[in-house]
Amino acid sequence: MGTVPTPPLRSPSGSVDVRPDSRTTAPPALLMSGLGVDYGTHRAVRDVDLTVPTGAVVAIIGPNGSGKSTLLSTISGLARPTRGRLEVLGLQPRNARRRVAHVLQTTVANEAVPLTVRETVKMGCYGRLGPFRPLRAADRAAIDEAVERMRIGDLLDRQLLELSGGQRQRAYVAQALAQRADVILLDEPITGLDLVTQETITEVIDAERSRGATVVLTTHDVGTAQLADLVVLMATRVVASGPPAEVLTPPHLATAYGGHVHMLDDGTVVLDEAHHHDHRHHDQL
Ligand SMILES: Nc1ncnc2c1ncn2[C@@H]1O[C@H](COP(=O)(O)OP(=O)(O)OP(=O)(O)O)[C@@H](O)[C@H]1O
Repeated sequence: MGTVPTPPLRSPSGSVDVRPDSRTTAPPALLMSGLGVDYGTHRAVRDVDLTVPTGAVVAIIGPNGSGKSTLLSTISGLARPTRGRLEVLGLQPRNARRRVAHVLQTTVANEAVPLTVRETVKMGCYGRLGPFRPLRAADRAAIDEAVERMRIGDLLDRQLLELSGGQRQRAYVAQALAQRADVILLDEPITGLDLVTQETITEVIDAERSRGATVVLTTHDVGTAQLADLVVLMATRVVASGPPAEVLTPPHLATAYGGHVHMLDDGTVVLDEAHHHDHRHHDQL
């Protein structure tokens, strides 16, 4: 996010408690224990132990292929755990599906679906109610609000196919908002968006947390991860998890990214370009 002057995302309590709340019987939003996910013989995710309290914003960061998207897909039920335990809102992932919204990475979203933006956003309500149930006033209000928040009112009658990548991304985020899910999964929501839209997304994430939703996003950007309550640094396994300042340290980043990482006095994380083959912006890991 780097140059975008967005306010930090804050939890209502101002702190993050990663333990389950012993004063209530409500389950944590997410509970993972010894979680592993294989694709055939390939181990995409291993040994993940993680508890995410309700209402937290969680950023998952790590190199390409480190299992970030797989973890989101396992939470939403698109991928299945091979080992260990995963509970979503205290339920098996397949039983929590209507309460979970998953915005896929734009690059992998099915761009061939012949839908208008209006239909796409409306489908968020079907995600909540079940397919083709009649929409109620509250659903229509949620659609209108999502359209306004993602500023896509002028795109409603356009086909998804004919939109730019960033416009399509906004339509999919609006669909997730219309679902009014308890857990919102956003796969690289900031990537490929202009500065105004990046700011809109961070505002929306903050608003969803205020509503009590739990938000899990993946990112390649340390600046974005620093805005979350909880950061999970992945390299197939969890290298570190906890508050951003404890996780986004040079030693942890070096472990995840294979050395050659250092942090400037202002907190900016820099890859050593001499050793790094991916010449993106210096804080885009
Ligand atoms: N459908 C699939 N079938 C087989 N292997 C897969 C599949 N999806 C992902 N993988 C593999 O699992 C590993 C983890 O992939 P994943 O997409 O979760 O990584 P990621 O951290 O999200 O990466 P990126 O930052 O590039 O988006 C990679 O080695 C990838 O090649």
